[in-house]
Amino acid sequence: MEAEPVNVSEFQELARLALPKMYYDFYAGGAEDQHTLEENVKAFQRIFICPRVLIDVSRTDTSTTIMGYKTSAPIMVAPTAMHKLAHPEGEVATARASATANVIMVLSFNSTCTVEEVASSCNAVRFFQLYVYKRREISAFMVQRAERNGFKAIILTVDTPRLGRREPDIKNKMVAPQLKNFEGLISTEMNTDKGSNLEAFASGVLDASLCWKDIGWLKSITSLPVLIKGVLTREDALRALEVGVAGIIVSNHGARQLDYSPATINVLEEVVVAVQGKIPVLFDGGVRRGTDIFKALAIGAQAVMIGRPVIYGLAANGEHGVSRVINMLKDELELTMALSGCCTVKDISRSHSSKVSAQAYYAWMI
Ligand SMILES: Cc1cc2nc3c(=O)[nH]c(=O)nc-3n(C[C@H](O)[C@H](O)[C@H](O)COP(=O)(O)O)c2cc1C
Ligand SMILES: CCCCCCC(=O)C(=O)O
Repeated sequence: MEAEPVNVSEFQELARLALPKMYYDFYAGGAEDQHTLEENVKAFQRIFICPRVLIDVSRTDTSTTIMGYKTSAPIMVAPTAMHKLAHPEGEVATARASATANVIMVLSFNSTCTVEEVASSCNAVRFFQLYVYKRREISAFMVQRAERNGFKAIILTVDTPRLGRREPDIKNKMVAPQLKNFEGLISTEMNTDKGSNLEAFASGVLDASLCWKDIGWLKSITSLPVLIKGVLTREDALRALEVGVAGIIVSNHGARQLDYSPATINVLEEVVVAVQGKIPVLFDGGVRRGTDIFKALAIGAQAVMIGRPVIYGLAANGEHGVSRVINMLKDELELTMALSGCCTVKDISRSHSSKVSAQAYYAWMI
């Protein structure tokens, strides 16, 4: 029997053993050279935590409020596509584990369980991630379904006018299953011998003309708050404020889109400074430890989203595996807070982290 994992990274190997190669590669892979994929994790390792001592930390509390919703920790489940490729219960298992842990789950537009199945599976606070398709009526219909089914926010992904070049998917001729959400609307079946079937599907449906003015359109079709996911620069953060989004997610899509885009933790601060606390800044990419969560919060994120580790937990052991991943991260964060002299999430401040900037790191390398 495999040894029990003691940190979330150890779920990756369990997932590899549990899954067909095509699906494991789909989950684990990044774009092209996978340079950014590696950097997302490594950049965290260059940041140090500056603890305060002689503070009474006999009681610590990781709870926080995200977009007005009280949660047990500044941890959210990132939207990731097609959970049934990892486990037969798919997104329903992920949603139940999120509900039990009292953390917010963001359901992917490309989920394998329907919006209705996820909504009726538990009482968790849920957000809905949106892709805008060329056939905008499909995206509008999905927004309305999410709203009708009690999802509390729309997270528009803005870094995917086209799918990044994922070479493992090309080699494996990755096949997307039929997605029940789109039954009767659009077929996900593709039959190309040339490479990734998922990429062929994506290039047929994704609306590459989506631009800033369309935020107005999206806001006009829903009463839910609209956040954008995939911002990496100060300029785009300022533009996001101008068009009136309710929040920003600093993300490079888990390094699956543009390779050589910066590690997200290296650009978090420039976005936080640009936004000046006017709207929440959330964060994802490479979070594998409670110390990573602490660092992102110290730099100014309100919460972090977890992508691959959740899928690996799901693949390894269904709902229970997802619970383990979330609880491990929560426990590690709580310990980091205690060892740094922070009793609450609000106590975590910029002075608790000494960020080594990317420039300083590369100057040191040369
Ligand atoms: C297998 C996989 C599928 C993903 N699917 C989506 C998706 O459907 N929509 C989306 O906005 N982001 C998607 N993402 C990106 C995640 O939301 C998130 O940005 C990323 O996984 C965070 O990085 P991490 O995996 O290092 O935690 C996906 C990521 C992975 C790994
Ligand atoms: C429109 C189909 C694209 C699905 C890809 C899901 C995704 O975002 C990913 O990173 O994979």
